[in-house]
Amino acid sequence: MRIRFTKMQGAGNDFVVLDETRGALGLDATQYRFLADRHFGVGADQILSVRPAPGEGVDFQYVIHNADGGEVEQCGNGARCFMRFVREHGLTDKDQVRVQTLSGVIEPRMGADGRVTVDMGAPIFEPQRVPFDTAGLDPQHDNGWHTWHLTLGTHAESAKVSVAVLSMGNPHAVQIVPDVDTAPVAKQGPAIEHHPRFPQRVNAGFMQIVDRSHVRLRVFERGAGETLACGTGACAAVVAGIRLGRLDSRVDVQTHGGLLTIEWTGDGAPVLMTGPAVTVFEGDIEVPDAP
Ligand SMILES: N[C@H](CCC[C@H](N)C(=O)O)C(=O)O
Repeated sequence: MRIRFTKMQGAGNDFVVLDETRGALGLDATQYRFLADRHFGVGADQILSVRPAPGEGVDFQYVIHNADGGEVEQCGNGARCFMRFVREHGLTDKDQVRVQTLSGVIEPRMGADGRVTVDMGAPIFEPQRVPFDTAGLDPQHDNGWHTWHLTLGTHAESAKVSVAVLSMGNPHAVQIVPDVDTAPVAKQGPAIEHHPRFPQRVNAGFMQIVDRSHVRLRVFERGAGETLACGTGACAAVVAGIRLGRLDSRVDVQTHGGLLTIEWTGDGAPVLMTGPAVTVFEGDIEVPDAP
């Protein structure tokens, strides 16, 4: 099947975007993996599908698949690219749209400077909704919130890390580290992603706090590995830092791929994320038929 696609990136987190507003392509996990493959396909961290509104009160549906082919609930950098895509492809003339995702409705808005701001909804803290299995774990109280000690690896060489756990619709485990450049992302990332206490796996964040309004962040993403930026990861890291009393309500997040700005005024409030969204190229590709 030959399909048309648009390659986009938001702070270096890159996407294949598919316009399915005139009919679903009916792709399966194997075909999503093919599109994401950086040698045999187009190459991307995630595949984003733009689909018609499933009902009243929203403008579009937004379906996200990781590079491993699995469908996920949310993608922040992708939401900004979604906004640019629907504008550039004439699918809307609005500056702000309501978009239905697996985890609720988000609202991206085009900024005058070309950056996009997204209302990502309110964070979720109840462990069972992340989901995170806390059986037998004692929360480590920290400035009015808490973190959790996870043991990684086998007895031979186990490491204990302290993570803040929350959901932005998708699951996140955030560590505060002294220096992101020396953080053991490649080693601890997979161990956290696949930790048995996360039945849906988890995105592993490594945050260095520079001051109360500036952080550096690396994220080993569920289903994609370390990416140059992770939008929901930036939201989760800033919310964790604010809840732990370490950050103010507006934070610049420096990632390897670029700068994101996150704002959160506290429990119950939505998280606002602002950052770039860039169209790289358009193309079409022959996708092997599903077996
Ligand atoms: N890997 C994530 C999905 C993409 C999130 C990230 N690309 C973002 O910008 O939020 C997950 O499995 O939950």
